[in-house]
Amino acid sequence: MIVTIDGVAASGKSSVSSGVARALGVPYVSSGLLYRAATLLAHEAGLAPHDPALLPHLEAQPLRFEPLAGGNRLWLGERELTADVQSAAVDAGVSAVAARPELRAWVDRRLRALTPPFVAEGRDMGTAVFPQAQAKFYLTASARVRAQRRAAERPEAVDEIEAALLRRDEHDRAQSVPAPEAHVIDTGPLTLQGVIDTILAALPQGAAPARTS
Ligand SMILES: Nc1ncnc2c1ncn2[C@@H]1O[C@H](COP(=O)(O)OP(=O)(O)O)[C@@H](O)[C@H]1O
Ligand SMILES: Nc1ccn([C@@H]2O[C@H](COP(=O)(O)OP(=O)(O)O)[C@@H](O)[C@H]2O)c(=O)n1
Repeated sequence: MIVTIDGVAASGKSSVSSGVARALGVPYVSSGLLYRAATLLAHEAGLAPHDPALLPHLEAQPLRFEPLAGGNRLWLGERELTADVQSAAVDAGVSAVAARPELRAWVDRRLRALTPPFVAEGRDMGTAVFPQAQAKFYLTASARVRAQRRAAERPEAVDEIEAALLRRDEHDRAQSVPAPEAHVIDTGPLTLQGVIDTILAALPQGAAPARTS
């Protein structure tokens, strides 16, 4: 079973996916983390996203991706990259990396090599990468709400975060379109648990965890 949860930046994809995955007892897979890893490694090597040397550089790196239900972790050999990829510098550079078809193919190969069942989250999980998924969701929320949520996790001011989110929404527009059959959920008026419960209630028979009450 594959469940896809796509959506705009800071709409709640990873927190919601983690909650749904834990309820189902399966891992969740953060595709954005792989785009972030490519961005960090490109910056550290001084390579621009369009540099033909970037793909061979990425392929030569000992990058390890651990998709667990409680949280996804990234390693470069013994060095953990998980926190390093959640920076304003990576936020600002990641859309340019994600616009390169050869780098999208690098991410997609790693994702398609994973063995289901899992919950996959990102922008194009339900459209391009796992069109065969049994259930598809797309999360939205206003830019203000998303910026306020991010401000609780990052040192930057809300207005700055909101402007950066809107820029990233614009750059990511091409690959961030809901699948026609996706359930679109506005997370603005809901709590995190409310979004998770909405998704669990919409899953097809057999995919949802046994109800206890
Ligand atoms: N109703 C809600 N739905 C989803 N996330 C929420 C909600 N309320 C608060 N949050 C918080 O918003 C923040 C951003 O969510 P995150 O999962 O990082 O989003 P994304 O993966 O889309 O960037 C997290 O701290 C999350 O707990
Ligand atoms: N399936 C995906 C996932 C992420 N991305 C890119 O990776 C970036 C980071 O994704 P993310 O999911 O970690 O970021 P947030 O939206 O959670 O801030 C996005 O802004 C997109 O440019 C993508 O193009 N396709």
